[in-house]
Amino acid sequence: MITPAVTGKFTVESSQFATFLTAVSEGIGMLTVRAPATSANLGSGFDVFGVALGTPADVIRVERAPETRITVTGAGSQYIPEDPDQNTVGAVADALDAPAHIKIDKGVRPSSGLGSSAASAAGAAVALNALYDRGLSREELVPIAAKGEAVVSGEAHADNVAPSILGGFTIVTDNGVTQVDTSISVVACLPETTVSTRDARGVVPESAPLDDVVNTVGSAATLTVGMTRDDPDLVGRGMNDQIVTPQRTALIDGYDRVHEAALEAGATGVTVSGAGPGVLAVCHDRDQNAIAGAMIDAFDAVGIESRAYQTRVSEGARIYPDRS
Ligand SMILES: Nc1ncnc2c1ncn2[C@@H]1O[C@H](COP(=O)(O)OP(=O)(O)OP(=O)(O)O)[C@@H](O)[C@H]1O
Ligand SMILES: N[C@@H](CCO)C(=O)O
Repeated sequence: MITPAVTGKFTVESSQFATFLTAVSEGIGMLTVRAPATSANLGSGFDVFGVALGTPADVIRVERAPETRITVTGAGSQYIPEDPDQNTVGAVADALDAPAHIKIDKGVRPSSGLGSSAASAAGAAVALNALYDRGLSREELVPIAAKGEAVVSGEAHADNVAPSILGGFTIVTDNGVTQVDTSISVVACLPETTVSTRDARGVVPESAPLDDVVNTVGSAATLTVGMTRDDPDLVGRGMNDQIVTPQRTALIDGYDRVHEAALEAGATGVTVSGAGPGVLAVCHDRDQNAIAGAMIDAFDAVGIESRAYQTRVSEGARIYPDRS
């Protein structure tokens, strides 16, 4: 199911949906994958937690070719290199030894905090694995897609690619990935500013006081139970983190105001989405609309335009095979 994006102006974007339908219906010897945006960290789970979102998403179309060629259209495409050595999907094609013509239609704006580079990498991993019949499981594709992340941020962190591939809520550790299906309601509000993951990683402290670590572990455990119970109150209560998040909020103009506004409108928890500058609010379904409006107004009050996606934790990358 494809849910259209809700924007700050509360209009519906249809151009990407149209491109997607054309790709599905015209494809000859090719394969199309819709790979969702994701929100990593969720406050207490820095580099560990992630969720797949219903909207927005990247649409990746792949076709076998003697060597990899990449074209990029859509949201923020002017900032995304088509050189396979600099695009996350190039590293994925290399890792799978699966050269292809890869067309990326970006729905996830880069450097906004919704795992844009990861959505492309995850979509390419799922698509090329199927196109070349490599036979890898979704779990096995996670480290492959993470190689794409190393291209942009210097580290192969997997907390965005894991939920984009597997869907739901994911926990990434050195021992592998744990996945939980859930459909918690969220609002992701993206200001019209950018923060690169590389820069946001530069402010992460090298050590933390034990008290802060203890509190964050408690939060993370609470959040995890909340996800397994589909309980937005528990999830919201478990998002607090005093170690990384305070350093990151300083990079986001208007963050405190937006955080406060979302809580007042009914959010059960609010934090930086991924590396920012997007802000993620967890909520009950009934409060989504009010929270989206409040977050947009709060950014507006500091002179920053924004858009809000009212969505929920959803499925991972979906394959649409050639129907010709
Ligand atoms: N396929 C791709 N899609 C998006 N960005 C890409 C892609 N390939 C390379 N990039 C580069 O990656 C950078 C964006 O990645 P970055 O990790 O900063 O943001 P992000 O992917 O939106 O993640 P986050 O959720 O951490 O904000 C940009 O410099 C962009 O040019
Ligand atoms: N865990 C990574 C995710 C980036 O989207 C970070 O916060 O730097």
